[in-house]
Amino acid sequence: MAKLFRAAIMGPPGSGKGTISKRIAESFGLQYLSSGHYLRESIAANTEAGILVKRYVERGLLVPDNVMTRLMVPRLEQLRNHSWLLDGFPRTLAQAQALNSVCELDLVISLNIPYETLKDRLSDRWIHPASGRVYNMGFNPPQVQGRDDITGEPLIQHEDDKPEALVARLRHYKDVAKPVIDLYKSGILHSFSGTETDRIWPYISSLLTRWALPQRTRKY
Ligand SMILES: Nc1nc2c(ncn2[C@@H]2O[C@H](COP(=O)(O)OP(=O)(O)O)[C@@H](O)[C@H]2O)c(=O)[nH]1
Ligand SMILES: Nc1ncnc2c1ncn2[C@@H]1O[C@H](COP(=O)(O)OP(=O)(O)O)[C@@H](O)[C@H]1O
Repeated sequence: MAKLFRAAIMGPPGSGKGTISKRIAESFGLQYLSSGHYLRESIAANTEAGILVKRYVERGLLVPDNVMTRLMVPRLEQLRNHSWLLDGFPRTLAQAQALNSVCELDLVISLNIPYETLKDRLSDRWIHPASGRVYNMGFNPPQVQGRDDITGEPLIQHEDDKPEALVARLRHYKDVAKPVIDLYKSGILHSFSGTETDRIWPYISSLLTRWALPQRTRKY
């Protein structure tokens, strides 16, 4: 069996984590695990955990670490024999420590994107709430304006993607992420800076190729 590869991607809201993760998953065949996806799934299932989680997500607050860890760790344990990429977890130091106790990451990708770029992207971000599919009116517009490509359902904009909410959101991201970045700094952390995903992508792609991950497609 090929050597397993475990990576996580970090960056402020709008930095392109979802966009780049999709490219990594498609190009290198890694299983993509997004915290947002599992949270939406648990909310939709209306379980006890889902009802609890909903109260936080609706207000744009971080879900408590113990709830988040209980949601993510069993999934990672099920994927013991797979290579994967985590998006949105770990987000806090406590989550990183919980993750460390179940597996060792090979690589952490950190995205540094200027504030003005984040603001522009998020004000143009449209989401299909049920699936989490993300569009951008300039960068990757839907086929029909305001409608999801797959279901045709209406797209929405998040209240907290509006510029007024962004300063506080970014400050909060930095406070919470700093100790996580510091934890990974001494070895597995690779940071990428820029204003365009298409210009950052070749560096990420060549990093993963150097890791001897077989490339499935050169679509991007
Ligand atoms: N204009 C532009 N938009 C981008 C670029 N990369 C990603 N986006 C869009 O920016 C928004 C935020 O990206 P997303 O992947 O959702 O970021 P995340 O919050 O870190 O997961 C989405 O609407 C993307 O379609 C880029 O290079 N240029
Ligand atoms: N690792 C996590 N820890 C705590 N809460 C989380 C985590 N990941 C996601 N969430 C919650 O889910 C919401 C949506 O997450 P996500 O889809 O990653 O969007 P964003 O990165 O734009 O905030 C967050 O606002 C937060 O409430």
